[in-house]
Amino acid sequence: MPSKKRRRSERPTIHQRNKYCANPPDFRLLSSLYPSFEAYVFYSKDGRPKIDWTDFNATRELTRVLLDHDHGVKWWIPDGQLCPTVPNRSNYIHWIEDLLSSEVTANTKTNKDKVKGFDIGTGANCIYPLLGASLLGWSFVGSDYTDVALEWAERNVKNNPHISELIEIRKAEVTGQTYSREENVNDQLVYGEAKEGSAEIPFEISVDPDLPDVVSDTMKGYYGPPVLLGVVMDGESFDFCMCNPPFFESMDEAGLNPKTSCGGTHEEMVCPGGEKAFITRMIEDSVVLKQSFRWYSSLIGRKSNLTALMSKLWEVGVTIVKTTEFVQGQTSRWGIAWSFVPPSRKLIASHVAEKNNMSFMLEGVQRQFSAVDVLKSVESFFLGGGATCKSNTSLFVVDVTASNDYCDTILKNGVRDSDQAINCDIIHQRSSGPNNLQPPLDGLCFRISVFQQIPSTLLVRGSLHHKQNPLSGAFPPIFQWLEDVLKKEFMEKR
Ligand SMILES: C[S@@+](CC[C@H](N)C(=O)[O-])C[C@H]1O[C@@H](n2cnc3c(N)ncnc32)[C@H](O)[C@@H]1O
Repeated sequence: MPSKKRRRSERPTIHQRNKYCANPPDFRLLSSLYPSFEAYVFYSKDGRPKIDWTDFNATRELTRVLLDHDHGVKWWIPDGQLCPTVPNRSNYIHWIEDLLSSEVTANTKTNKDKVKGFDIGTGANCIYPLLGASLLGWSFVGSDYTDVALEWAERNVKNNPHISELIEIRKAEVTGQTYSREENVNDQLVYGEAKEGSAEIPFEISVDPDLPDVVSDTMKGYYGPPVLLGVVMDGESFDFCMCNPPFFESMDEAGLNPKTSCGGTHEEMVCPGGEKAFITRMIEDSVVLKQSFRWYSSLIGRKSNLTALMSKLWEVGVTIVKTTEFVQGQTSRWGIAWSFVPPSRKLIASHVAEKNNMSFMLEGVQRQFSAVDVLKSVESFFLGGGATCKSNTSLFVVDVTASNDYCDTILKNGVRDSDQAINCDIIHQRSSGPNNLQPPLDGLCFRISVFQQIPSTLLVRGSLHHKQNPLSGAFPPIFQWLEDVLKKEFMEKR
């Protein structure tokens, strides 16, 4: 639960394996090698080479020369198409690499060396397949639905014969296949068919009244071209999918960042319901496709959507959720990944003696944070884990009900991944099985209170409501986890 107010020095930075981590792009060198780039470079008073980030042609030329010089990739996009920044896009590739090497989900493939990914919405720039193939030798299916994206992605692939065999560009279009509850008795999705002659709303959706809310939310929101279902072919399997979704509901919302010019057409930036609806559709598709992918993942532009989407993931019964934060200059993006693959090993079990009342001090809390900030973080910590919360900001308490399922998993598996630190990720995991889809029955109820002691020092106390609850053993590890997370977020680095 990182906070906007967190100090810059604590924000995660470029991935350690990113080519540009130790060696940022050297504009002077590049302009000496590429006269076409030199035209865009100017020198500040202190002699430092710069480019005008508000000039689309300059940012596009920078991307072109970085791909050529550092990745041996020939690349171009037409005016106005979304122009990726190479160091930022590489971070997502390396995060996927971390997920794949993590042991938290079993890799059941016989040929573990050959990694196959699916890039949803590859764009004209086709950046993820080009980076994944050139950096790591991964093969990709890159999907899109606009003519310009498909044409230029193909061109970008064909212009790189050394990796072109690894990349297939696929149109996301309706195959006429209909998924229904009857056909997939264990699945939760009703999926629409193309409606002939309808350009604006290409899907006719039939909603089964018995379906859970998560489905009807999706129906209200996203109604664009197919995302995974209907695009992934029968019998295909992938190690991962990734996605930089259209973040916004309208071009107005997308706005224009006056400090940069990365282009971006309406189709690239906008979809009905914005990123929340798009990723919800991905989640729904993943419920049907389940273990056809080892990891599903997406970027998220708005932190508020991260929490909501995590709750949705628990509703549909995933076995694990991972999140990370990508810092891109002054802005942040988040990554979310989930899986239906059963865990390959047990996460460490915390054998902590059962206790009904626990507390810890948050000392040296940064000045800008108050007890209310801590309370809000407590709430989002538990909401993000799928618990229900009722907070009272006058009393400085949050009453939490953690589901039986959540507590069971914590009792079986512990709460954290001991040896797989993936950036600053928070891992949430639980056992698989049909129970995952059931709402909490009784659950474990406890109250978290936050008291301001003296300036910069807060006391956080947890009290279990029903001490005889058989799940009460889950309380100490949960509280310990909360302590670690809050300390990481609020206490000054010493
Ligand atoms: C934000 S752009 C991302 C482009 C590129 N991946 C990047 O990171 O720069 C989103 C892309 O998704 C595409 N898109 C939107 N809906 C889609 C769908 N249902 N299936 C495939 N692509 C889609 C858009 O055409 C656009 O190219």
